[in-house]
Amino acid sequence: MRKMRIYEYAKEHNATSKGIIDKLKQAGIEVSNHMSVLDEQMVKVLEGKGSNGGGGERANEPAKESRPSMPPKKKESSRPQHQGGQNRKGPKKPNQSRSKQQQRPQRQEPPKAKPLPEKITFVESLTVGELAKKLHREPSEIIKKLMGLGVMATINQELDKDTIELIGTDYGVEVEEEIVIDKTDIENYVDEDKEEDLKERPPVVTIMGHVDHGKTTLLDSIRHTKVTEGEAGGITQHIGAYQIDANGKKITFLDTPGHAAFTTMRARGAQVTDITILVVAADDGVMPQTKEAISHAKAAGVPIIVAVNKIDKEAANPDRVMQELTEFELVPEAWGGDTIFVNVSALDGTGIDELIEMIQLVAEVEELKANPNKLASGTVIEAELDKGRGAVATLLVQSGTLKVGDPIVVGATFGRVRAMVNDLGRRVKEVGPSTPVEITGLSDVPQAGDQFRAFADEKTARHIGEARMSKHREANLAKTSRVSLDDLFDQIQQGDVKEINVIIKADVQGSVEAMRGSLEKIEVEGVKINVIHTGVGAITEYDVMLASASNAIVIGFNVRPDVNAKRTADAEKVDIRLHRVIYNAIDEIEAAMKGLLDPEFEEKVIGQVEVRTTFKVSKVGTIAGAYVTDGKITRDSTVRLIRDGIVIYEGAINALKRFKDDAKEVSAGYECGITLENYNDVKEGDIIEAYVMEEIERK
Ligand SMILES: Nc1nc2c(ncn2[C@@H]2O[C@H](COP(=O)(O)OP(=O)(O)OP(=O)(O)O)[C@@H](O)[C@H]2O)c(=O)[nH]1
Repeated sequence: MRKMRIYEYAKEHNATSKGIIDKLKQAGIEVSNHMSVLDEQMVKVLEGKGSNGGGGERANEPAKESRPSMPPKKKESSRPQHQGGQNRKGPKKPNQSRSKQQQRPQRQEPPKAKPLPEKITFVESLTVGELAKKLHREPSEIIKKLMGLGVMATINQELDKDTIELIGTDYGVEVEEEIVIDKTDIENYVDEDKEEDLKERPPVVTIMGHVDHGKTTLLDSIRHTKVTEGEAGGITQHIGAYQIDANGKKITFLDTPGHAAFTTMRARGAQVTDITILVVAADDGVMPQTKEAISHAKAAGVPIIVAVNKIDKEAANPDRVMQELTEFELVPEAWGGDTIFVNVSALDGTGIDELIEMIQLVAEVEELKANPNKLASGTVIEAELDKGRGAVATLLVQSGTLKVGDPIVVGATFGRVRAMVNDLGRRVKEVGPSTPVEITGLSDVPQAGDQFRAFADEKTARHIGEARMSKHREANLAKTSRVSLDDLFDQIQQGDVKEINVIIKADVQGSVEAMRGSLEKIEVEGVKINVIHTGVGAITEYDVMLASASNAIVIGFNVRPDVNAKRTADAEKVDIRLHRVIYNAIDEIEAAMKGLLDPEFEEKVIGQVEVRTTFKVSKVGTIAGAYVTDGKITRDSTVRLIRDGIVIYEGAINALKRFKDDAKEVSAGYECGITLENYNDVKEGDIIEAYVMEEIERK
């Protein structure tokens, strides 16, 4: 636009300078005098495109014509640029009489919104406000679009990738997610190994199969036959994995049987298994979980060895198993396929040696290698919080060597390896690739499937660990507040609410704040209140829709829902709580929160047992020959081993027997045989106290 002063404009438009100045003033634009230069915004206002103007000078325009108004802020910011040497007067109050000058009728054009960008980029997510800015659109427009998609969002709510893309597509704008190199990603610290640094490593084997087909028995059988000579009789620990020594080579077994372990790991991006043993009972054949196991192993691209188990049984029919498995492309070599089948009896040990040989054969073909001469990295197999030792994690070292004292980052936690215990319960100083080891010294409990990595110095480990921790926390928070099409549906569907979303409407802002303050203070363990929206005035349909979409309760304080809101609330089954006393509102929510809490448990001692004698049985461990002196002991009770008044061990029962048979429970006055899980050091005279955890009724 060519620079034009007010008097020039006036002349050109057959008007007086004063008329023009007045007109601008009415639109909230202050100019000093007729020498002021008009900018684009001002010209728009004068042409009736940029202001609601009002006043008599528009009387000649069609009344129904409505022009979008510029927000007052913009008018403020579009003050004229004064010329040097001109008087710089402060803004005057618009007290002059209005100009009665008529504008000539002009062609009205709708205001042009800023053109859309061709492409927008984002990192991880954007709030509605940020997205609006990037698209050069008003946030309200974006909110409306989201509503059309069934998403209720406020300006500050974060949108996930899918939603951002959806909105982008709607505007015909290309959307690209920027991937930022993540300094907290420990994968980025893993360097490539040179071929000559790679050494052979033991295979890591997972056993999968249908319920009761003998996974646990097979794991035990392999372990007992092949635990290194001399180690037998030692206290074996359950650490989630163990190693055997066979033909001078090691094999690592993950002894958390079942698919859960396998899938949890895979879901978390961890690939730990090199070989899968598919156990199929010869007397039962292919069952649903057999098929599942095959799918899991195939999806992970892990070779399968089939162990046809229970061949000692009369009803055993290994040929049928082979036949059935051909359907899943598991064809034995004898039939022209390439799948290894081994007939075994986990119970009497038949075929176990051959199975082990086959595992070693497959491992050889796979050429499993790792570099032992570097800082360790790998995966968490199991982790828990131990009362005495703090966070305890079983790690599978997959590369490098882990040493006591190593600074380490594990999942979203970190620490220094304080002590390491192997699967035989022995303390070790360092472990190499494919070795499972239980460590202590972490600041928090990681999750199975988490990756770990040792660092040369503690500062780096701490730095990365802390960054990962806060990232993890943020991710958890974002999970609860992020609006996404999927989440929304889930939220509405799922009943297990661990936080209560609340919308507060009140008569005055003061009450809103008071309510919010009190509600956010309520502390009931594990459940928090999340105030997602507040406002002054009646409860509207929007409030109800928002509540419905976010699974929220609407609290009205001295306000009522309007007709539409009431109707919608009925239809959407949204809970609206109306109160006149703040205290009552708080009380009600607190009660609801208590009802929402997970049940609380307390310990109930159910019986006492006296150990009268002990037997050591090689494959079983120490059996306590005991007598129930009080109450009863049940198979699923938890027990406490007390010696001279001191609790020596607390844990689960491995087996409870009456004579040779498994017993569900044994009552006072009867004898029984007991073995404890992971504990063999039972002595004559020990007292075993049995207890169960019972849910407490809340008032
Ligand atoms: N006769 C015979 N019985 C076996 C054999 N292997 C396992 N069993 C029995 O089969 C039953 C189930 O064995 P488990 O090892 O518990 O089976 P699992 O697959 O681990 O079962 P889940 O852990 O429940 O999935 C037990 O009673 C075992 O004693 C075998 O080779 N021969």
